Amino acid sequence: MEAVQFSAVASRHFSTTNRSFHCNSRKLVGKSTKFVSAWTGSGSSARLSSRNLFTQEIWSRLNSKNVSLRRDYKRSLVRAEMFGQLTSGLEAAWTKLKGEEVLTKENIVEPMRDIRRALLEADVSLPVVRRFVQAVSDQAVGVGLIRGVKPDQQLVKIVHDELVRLMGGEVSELVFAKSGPTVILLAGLQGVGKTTVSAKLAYYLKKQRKSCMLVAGDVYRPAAIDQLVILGEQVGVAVYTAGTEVKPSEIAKQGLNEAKKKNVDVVIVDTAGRLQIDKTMMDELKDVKRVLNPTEVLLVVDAMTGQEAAALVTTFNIEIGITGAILTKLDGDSRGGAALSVKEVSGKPIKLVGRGERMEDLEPFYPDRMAGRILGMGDVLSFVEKAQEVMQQEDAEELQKKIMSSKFDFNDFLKQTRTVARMGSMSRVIGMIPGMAKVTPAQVREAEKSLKMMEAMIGAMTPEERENPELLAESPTRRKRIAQESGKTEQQVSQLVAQLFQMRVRMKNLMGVMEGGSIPALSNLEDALKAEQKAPPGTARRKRRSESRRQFADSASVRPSPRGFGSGN
Ligand SMILES: Nc1nc2c(ncn2[C@@H]2O[C@H](COP(=O)(O)OP(=O)(O)OP(=O)(O)O)[C@@H](O)[C@H]2O)c(=O)[nH]1
Repeated sequence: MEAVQFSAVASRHFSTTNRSFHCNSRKLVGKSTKFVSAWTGSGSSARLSSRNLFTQEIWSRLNSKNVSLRRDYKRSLVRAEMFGQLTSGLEAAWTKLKGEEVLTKENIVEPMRDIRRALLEADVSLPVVRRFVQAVSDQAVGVGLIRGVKPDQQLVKIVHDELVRLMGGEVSELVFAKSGPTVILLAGLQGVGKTTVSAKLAYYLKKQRKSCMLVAGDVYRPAAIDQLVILGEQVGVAVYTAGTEVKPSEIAKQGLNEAKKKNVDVVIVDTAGRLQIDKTMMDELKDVKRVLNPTEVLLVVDAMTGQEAAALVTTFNIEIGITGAILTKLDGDSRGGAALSVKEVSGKPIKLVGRGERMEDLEPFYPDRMAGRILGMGDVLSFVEKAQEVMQQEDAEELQKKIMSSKFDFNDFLKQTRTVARMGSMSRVIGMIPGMAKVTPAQVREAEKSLKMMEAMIGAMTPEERENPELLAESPTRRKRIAQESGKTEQQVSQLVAQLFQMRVRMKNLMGVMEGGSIPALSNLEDALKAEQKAPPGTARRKRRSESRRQFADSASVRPSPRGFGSGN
């Protein structure tokens, strides 16, 4: 664990920060291994003071190095502290799980409270926090034990994956026009960093070998035009200006024509900001947008405004129609509320982030890297991932045995539906449930609801009942109890039990469909189902079908009668 602690500390100082510094400092880090092992060997629990010691050690080594390295290091420290408040808030959650053997409904209560508190303090909006905490709790309780992985490490991984999902999952790339210049319109409130971002963006695109032109459309702050001209010179990009007497939409039109004449790849249009969202500003922006027909409309928001930034993105999207956001001043934000809320609240992705005043301080927004930064536990995450892979392989083999011996039970049912759900596509889960065909988005939502319902019913079963679904098939009393405890009807419980038995037979058939009878991953089940459906008559499928009938007959004693589960017992 010391190694993990060290890595968490070190990653905050190095790997999660400025890459150039990371490269420059690699040698130094190597040299300081002795110091590090001395620290890890000491087993010191005073984490903070160790961290300071570590900082001092590196700093003193840097003193003898060149100035630019020191400057990079200083900058990296500023970045390292980004989201520091959130990181330490979440750390409290992990520590509550020390000494636990497995994640349970009971022992996650306290950590979840810490996570909730940390997110609220990070200025994430309440509905987002609620959904996040619910999603993490659901997964934490259902995750099961992974050999060698401690519950706190497991929770770190679950929170990480949920953070990535919250921030949009994938990186959202800038879109470029298929023909003619790509037009990027920047909008935002006053002082958020639009003018700076315009030049930064031109610099960023120039590095991607795109020719750019900046258009100075902020006619209300005269200094904005001069500022853009100076920044344009700095990054070596032409700036189109028409003074402050021309309407912004006219400037935009002229600028675009100029760019077309010069065959420029990307036109970036800076616009005026206001202290508040007002109608005039919105109308003016709408005019500019109409004239430009932009490829991207990006709202520049200040990360330090927290959840307010997310609300702004929503408002601008409704009013103007935007394609995404650029989050500036992330270097000064120790909370993270904006980064965490924008996508979830507005539905619009953060495409780029500004992390400083220099022209090179603009980069794409990578949700996974951001989540990694927030948690600062890169090695724990990759360790859990590896352990999960091994477990999945073992699980698949175990499941294969169970299916072949018709022992597939409610624990497997729950595990597999949750696993596949985590893989992202509910339609896959639905594809696996016999009797449910391919679905529309509305049906997917409906199915998500029914998955929750299944979870409630399985949650009300005793461990014995989960392992022996026959107990439920044979006993209406047990089914009645489950219905009462889960708040569902007896018929729903009966249907669930029936589904499991149908699934047993169907999965066993699938094993036959798959050449060699192996199931490397359940995600392939959907394809296998299709293959099974497509198999022409008169092939092996027919033989299997008769086998399937036999299997049904075998389980006839536990099969549901048409009126639900046996009226007998
Ligand atoms: N630390 C930090 N400062 C930034 C960042 N982006 C912009 N700034 C600073 O924020 C201040 C305002 O930036 P501007 O680009 O003038 O903002 P603006 O939105 O164009 O302002 P208006 O034209 O008044 O609407 C400047 O001092 C910038 O250097 C960033 O990512 N990090």
